[in-house]
Amino acid sequence: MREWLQKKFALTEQGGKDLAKAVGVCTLTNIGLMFPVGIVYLFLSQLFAPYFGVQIKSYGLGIYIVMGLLMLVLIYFLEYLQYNATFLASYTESANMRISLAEQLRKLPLSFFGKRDLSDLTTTIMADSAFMEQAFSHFIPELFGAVISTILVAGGMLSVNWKMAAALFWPVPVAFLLTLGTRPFINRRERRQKKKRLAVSDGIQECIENIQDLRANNQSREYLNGLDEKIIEVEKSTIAMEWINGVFVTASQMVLKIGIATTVLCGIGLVIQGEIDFFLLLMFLIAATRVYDPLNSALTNLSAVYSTLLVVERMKKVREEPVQEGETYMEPEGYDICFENVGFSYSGEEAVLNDVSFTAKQGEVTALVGPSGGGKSTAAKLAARFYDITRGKITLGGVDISKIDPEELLKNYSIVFQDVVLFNNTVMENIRIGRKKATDEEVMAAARAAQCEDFIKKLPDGYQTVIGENGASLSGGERQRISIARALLKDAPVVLLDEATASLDVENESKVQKAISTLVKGKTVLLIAHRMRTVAGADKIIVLKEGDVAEQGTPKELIKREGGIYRRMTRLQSESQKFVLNV
Ligand SMILES: Nc1ncnc2c1ncn2[C@@H]1O[C@H](COP(=O)(O)OP(=O)(O)OP(=O)(O)O)[C@@H](O)[C@H]1O
Repeated sequence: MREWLQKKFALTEQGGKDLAKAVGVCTLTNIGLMFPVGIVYLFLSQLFAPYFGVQIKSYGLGIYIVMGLLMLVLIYFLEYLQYNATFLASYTESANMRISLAEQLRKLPLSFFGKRDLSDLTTTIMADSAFMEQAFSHFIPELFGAVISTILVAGGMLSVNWKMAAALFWPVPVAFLLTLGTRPFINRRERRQKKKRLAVSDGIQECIENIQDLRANNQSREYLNGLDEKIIEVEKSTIAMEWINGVFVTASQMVLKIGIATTVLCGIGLVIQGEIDFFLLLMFLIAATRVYDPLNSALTNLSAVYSTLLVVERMKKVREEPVQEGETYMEPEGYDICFENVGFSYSGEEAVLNDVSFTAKQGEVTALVGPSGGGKSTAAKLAARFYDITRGKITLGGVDISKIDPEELLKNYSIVFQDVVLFNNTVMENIRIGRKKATDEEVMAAARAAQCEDFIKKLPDGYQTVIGENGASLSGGERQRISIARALLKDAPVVLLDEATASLDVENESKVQKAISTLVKGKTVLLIAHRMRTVAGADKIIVLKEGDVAEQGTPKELIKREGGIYRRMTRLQSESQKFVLNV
C-alpha cells in the first residue's frame, strides 16, 4: 500500500510511509468508533431481554460506566494518534514537496521557464502544495481509512448474517459508483476552470507590472474591464462546479441513507419469518446509525482525492522535466570560449542560431554585433549554458560545457545583462550577490570602481538602504552600475556584457567603461553592444545576422570591407548622431 500511495500521489519515500500510517490509524479510529455501538447493543439487549423471555448475561451499571470511560480513553488515544500521523506528517511532506520542486526548478534549463506560464508555476509551488497539505491530512487518509474499515466491518457483519449485511451495505458500492461515474465530466470542467483561473492571475500580474504603460496609453479602464469579465467568468464557473459536485455527492449520500430503510424492512421481514431474532435486528439497526458516518465524508473526500490527482499530475509534469546536470568539477585549460557549428532553437522548431562557429580568446574582447534579432544575446546566454544547444558544441578552455553542472560552470562567469534584476534588499546585499563571502570593504571597493559611490551616498541609509522590489527606487543607469559592481566583485575569468553601458549617460558611460576596462583585463570577454563606438576597441568582432556568422575579424579589417555589415552599421550610426528632431 505504501508504494502504491507514494507513486499515485507523487510522494517522497517518507511521505508514502507516513500516509500509509495515517490510513492505518484512520482505519483503527473508525473501527474504534464501532465499539460504543457494541456497548449500546449489550445494554439495550439486557434491557429488552425480559420482554422476550430470553436469558442473557447481565452486567451492573458500574460495568457499563467503566466500559464507557475505557471507550472514551481509547477514542481519545486513537484521535491523538490520527492527529500526529496526519497533520504533523503532512506539514513535513508538503515542506519536502516544496523543497524538491524548488530544487527541480533550480536545475531546469531556462527554456523550461520560457515554455511555462509563470503564474501556473507559482500556483504549482504554492497553491498546489497547500492543497496537497489538506489532501494529505484529510482527504486521502480519511477516504482510505473509511473504505478499509467499512470493508472490515462489512466482512464481520456478513459472517453474522449475510442477508442483513447485504441490506445494510448494498448502497455503499452504488453511492461510490455514482460519485466515480461523474468524475470524468468534473475533471474536464476542473481543467478548464484551472485555465480560466490562470488567465485571471496572469491578467492581474500583467496589469500591475505594466500599469505605467497602460496609464500612458489611457488603457487602464479598458484593460480592467477585460479583467473584470474574466473574473466574473471564473466566479460563475466556480459556482457551477460547486453546484454540480454538490448535487452528485449529496445524491450519493442520500443513497446511503436508503440503507437504513432497507435494513429495517429486511430485518422486520426476517424476524417475522423467524430467520433472525429481535436482538440481531437490534444489532444491525444500531450499526446502521454509525456505519455510514465515515462513508458520508468519504464520498466528499473521494471527489477531493480526484482533484488531488489533477494537482499531482501538474506536479509530476514539473518533476519529470529533464534537468541540466553535469560534472561538479571542471579543469579547463585556459578560458577560451569556442562555438563549433552551434545550432539552437527556443521553441524546438524555428532555429535562432543555425551554424555558428567562432572563438572568443582569453585576454581579448570579442564583440557580438549585428542587426536586431540576429542572435547576439542568445549566443551570450548559450556561452553560459542558460540553455542547452540543439547542435554542435560549446567549450570553455577545451571542456564541453554541456557536460558541466551549470552552477559549477557559472562560477567562471561574471555577467551583466541588459535587464538588471535587483532584489528587495539593501544596496550592500544586492552587490554582495556577486560574491556571497565578500567583506563590506570589498563590496564598497567594487561599488567605487563601478561608479556607484556617488549615488549610494545620496541614498537615505547609504549602503544599508533597501532599494525596493527590483530596484524600483533606482534609475536605469544606477541599476546597471550596481550590476557592474556585482560583476567586479565576482572577478570571474569570463565576462559577459550584454548592453552593459546602454542605460548610462555620456559622463557615466566613460567612467564605467574605465571600470569595465579594469574588470576585463586578462579575461575572456564577450561583449554585446549596439553602439559601434563601444565595440570599436574590441580585439575581434563577430557579426551575427539571422542566426549565422556573417563577418568576423578585427574592427580595422571589417571597417575596410566594402559592402560589409559592420562598415554599414558604423556609417549609419555616425550619420544618426547628426540627427536633430525638427519641431
Ligand atoms: N526567451 C526567448 N524565447 C523565444 N524566442 C526568443 C527568446 N529570446 C529571444 N528570442 C528570439 O530569438 C531571436 C534572437 O534574439 P536575440 O535576443 O538573441 O537577438 P539579438 O541579436 O540579441 O537582438 P537585440 O539586438 O534586439 O537585442 C529573436 O527572433 C527573438 O525573438
